[in-house]
Amino acid sequence: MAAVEQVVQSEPGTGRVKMRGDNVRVYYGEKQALFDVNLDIYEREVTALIGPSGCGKSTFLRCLNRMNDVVEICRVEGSITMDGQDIYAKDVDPVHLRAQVGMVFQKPNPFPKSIYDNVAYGPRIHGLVSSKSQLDDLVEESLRKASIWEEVKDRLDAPGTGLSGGQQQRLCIARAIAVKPEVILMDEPCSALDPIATAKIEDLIHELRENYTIVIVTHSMQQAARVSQKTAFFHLGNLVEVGDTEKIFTNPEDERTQGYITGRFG
Ligand SMILES: Nc1ncnc2c1ncn2[C@@H]1O[C@H](COP(=O)(O)OP(=O)(O)OP(=O)(O)O)[C@@H](O)[C@H]1O
Repeated sequence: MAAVEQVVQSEPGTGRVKMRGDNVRVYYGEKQALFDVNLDIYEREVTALIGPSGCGKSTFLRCLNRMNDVVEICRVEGSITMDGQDIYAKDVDPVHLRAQVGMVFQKPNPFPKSIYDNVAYGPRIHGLVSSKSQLDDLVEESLRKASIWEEVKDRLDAPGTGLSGGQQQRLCIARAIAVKPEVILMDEPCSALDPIATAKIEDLIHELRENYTIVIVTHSMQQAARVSQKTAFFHLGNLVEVGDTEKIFTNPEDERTQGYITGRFG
């Protein structure tokens, strides 16, 4: 029967705002890097941040889990909320926040530890497990979710740094997943990878969207178009335009967006 064979496509997202930036202004010393950015990040969708080099994409991304706190000259104004709660409030512990809002960097950065310990480290320090068997289960589950379990299950004691670049990046994603985040930030996660490893990460992003809210900075228009449901275009520290990815790439409203996506500048 046709109905049995029918593939049910999951609808993107829940339509709910997970994180919200309101009039976000960021300064590095005297220099202002972001100007009154208002951006909603929708739950269980992939939001791509695009724009020419230096436009403030990474700066905005790093505001979402307070990574800018560690940059001494950096000052963040305005408001950023998650589930309606101010993530910059005095009672928010940034370490706890960074477990809820995990991050994957441009260059894979596994710890100089075994594959197992790379994933087990976070759950141990955050006290998420109470026994070795629970930890084993969580490590396996995280590696499976990051689509790398089959490749590493027989060498969990080997160093994470011995994996290929693409495998290391998936290990880093497993490490982020292990502490049960709700949001995953990715700062050009494929820029150090070859096309095959890139395709694997893109497939993985597609799967992760079922359970996580994802924000990705990318220089690749094709990648933004392939992996995201929403796209935000930044230019000179301003959020110029944000909307459904399809609309941004086919019918943008601002001529700066049009210019960038057609390769006229940037
Ligand atoms: N730690 C820092 N100290 C001083 N200025 C900084 C710092 N980090 C970023 N900036 C400045 O803030 C502006 C925005 O930088 P940001 O890295 O957010 O841009 P980007 O769009 O992510 O660029 P790219 O695509 O090149 O990574 C740039 O002018 C940059 O020089």
